[in-house]
Amino acid sequence: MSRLFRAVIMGPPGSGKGTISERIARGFGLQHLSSGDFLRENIASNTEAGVLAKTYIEKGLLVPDHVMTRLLLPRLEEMTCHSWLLDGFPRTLAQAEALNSSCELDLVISLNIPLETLKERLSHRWIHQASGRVYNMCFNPPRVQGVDDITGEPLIQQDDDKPEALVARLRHYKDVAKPVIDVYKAKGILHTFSDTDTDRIWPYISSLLSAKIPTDIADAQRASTH
Ligand SMILES: Nc1ncnc2c1ncn2[C@H]1C[C@H](O)[C@@H](COP(=O)(O)OP(=O)(O)OP(=O)(O)O)O1
Ligand SMILES: Nc1nc2c(ncn2[C@@H]2O[C@H](COP(=O)(O)OP(=O)(O)O)[C@@H](O)[C@H]2O)c(=O)[nH]1
Repeated sequence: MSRLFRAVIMGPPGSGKGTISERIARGFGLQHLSSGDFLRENIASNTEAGVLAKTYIEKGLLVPDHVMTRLLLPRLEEMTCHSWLLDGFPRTLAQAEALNSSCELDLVISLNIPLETLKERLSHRWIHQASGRVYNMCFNPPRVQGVDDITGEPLIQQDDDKPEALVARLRHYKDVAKPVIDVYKAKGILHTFSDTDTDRIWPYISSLLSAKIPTDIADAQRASTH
């Protein structure tokens, strides 16, 4: 394939990165790489980086930049024949700089969702811990209440999705993300979407991607993922 398409999706917890990434992966064939899922896979298979990352995640801390970049960048460099969408990375300026020196991004999607909406969504977010599959008791409920659709295992609510932890978490996100967003704005590749509903944002993201991803790349990516 002549050319790959590389995109990043950013936004605070609960802004819909996972939900929208899934639609982009399905609709445009980009490989969705979630840093959280990748960390969970590494933790589950007890890799050296996974064991180290776990000690931070358990304390509710971000994993240090050098651990994240050592884990993620080789994974991206392996993807020589697949276009991708990164979700959850880069989270800090140091991560964005490391990513810049390893590849050139085509597009950054930034989700700007009101605080009240984030609080409301996260208070209804339930996850299947082992896989990271996400449900919302109103927006996309599981087929059987409280149970993962695929494995039948129970769903949990993460402690940091509970309202008391949320405000501090969202404030921290803003402080850390602002310089990253500024870098992408300066590069002219940032596209920001603001609304309270994913279904209202999606048509705009979909037409942006239709305009940006050349048809031959989208067709080839879709063919190789199905
Ligand atoms: N780029 C990163 N840098 C540092 N730590 C990270 C990064 N990505 C993920 N982590 C760590 C910290 C997170 O608490 C943990 C799980 O990540 P993730 O699945 O993205 O959930 P999250 O609850 O932090 O965010 P979100 O609600 O936006 O999905 O992994
Ligand atoms: N009510 C409602 N919930 C949504 C909407 N979009 C996503 N969600 C839910 O909100 C929660 C956060 O979305 P998610 O994609 O996990 O966001 P992320 O933390 O940015 O990856 C999940 O439970 C989603 O199912 C929406 O438009 N309305």
